[in-house]
Amino acid sequence: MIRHFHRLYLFPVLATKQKFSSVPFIPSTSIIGTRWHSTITVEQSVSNHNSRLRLIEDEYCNDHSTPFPPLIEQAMNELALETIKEYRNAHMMNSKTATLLLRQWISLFRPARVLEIGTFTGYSTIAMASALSAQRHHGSLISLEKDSAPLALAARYLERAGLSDAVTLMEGDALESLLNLANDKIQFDMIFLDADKGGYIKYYDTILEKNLLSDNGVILADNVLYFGQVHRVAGYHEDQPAPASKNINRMARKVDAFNQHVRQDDRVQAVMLPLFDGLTIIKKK
Ligand SMILES: C[S@@+](CC[C@H](N)C(=O)[O-])C[C@H]1O[C@@H](n2cnc3c(N)ncnc32)[C@H](O)[C@@H]1O
Repeated sequence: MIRHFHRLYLFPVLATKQKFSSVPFIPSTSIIGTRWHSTITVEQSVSNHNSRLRLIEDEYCNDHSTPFPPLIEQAMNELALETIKEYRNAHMMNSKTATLLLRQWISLFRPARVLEIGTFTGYSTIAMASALSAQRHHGSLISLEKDSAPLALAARYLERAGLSDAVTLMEGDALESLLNLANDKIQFDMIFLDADKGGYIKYYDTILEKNLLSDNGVILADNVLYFGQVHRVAGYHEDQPAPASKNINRMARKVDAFNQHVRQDDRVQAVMLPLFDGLTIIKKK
């Protein structure tokens, strides 16, 4: 039987380079002094953005954290600009502070194998790949994404940042990719879960049931407070509740179901933190 599921973007991405060599280079000077960050898109799309996502605090945290090396910083800034220009849902990009946390995590715990579920245009992929490449024994990163267009953008910027060797981009449905990785008996020391929120439970269960997480490995699940609406749909009282759209509430209920699922799971120990849009750190017991 012919199984055609993923196209593997194995690096170096020669084909991608040829295909996208005509994309104009955005000079870094165009971003100096400008708040280009993906949170701009969040500001535009969520009425209660500021109090919920604490954008100003996030900016302050970012300004008081060690930046990425200049080449990486420049690539990430330019990627963010291009993503905002090309994608209406550019707010899906991680916050800069959260990517700095991913880097810090890799520097501290030195995972050999990292998996990202949800590449989008590769903002957090570049951050993690740069940290993996900085280790003496370079770790590797596999990133899963169903859409080819943002994946091609990610490939181009990874190459520009000199990080292509550290990353394998897999195009296809994440669940299918997970099952294939499990068939290949691959285990990960760190899994960054950042794809469709409605799929979190099935990805999480597949990771645990198919033994994709190493014994001391960690799952970092992003957006677990989804625009500050998850505790609201879960019925937690607030003095000044901020209304959100039907769609955000619907997603928030799915995220709440995932959060409850993890909380009730005896196999793991978890802590949820209000970092930007919420992050749960999960390890096996
Ligand atoms: C929140 S974005 C990822 C953001 C990215 N980590 C970053 O920091 O820029 C979620 C991504 O998951 C992808 N996605 C959604 N459903 C998927 C699926 N079933 N399989 C693979 N990828 C999926 C979306 O296309 C989207 O690009």
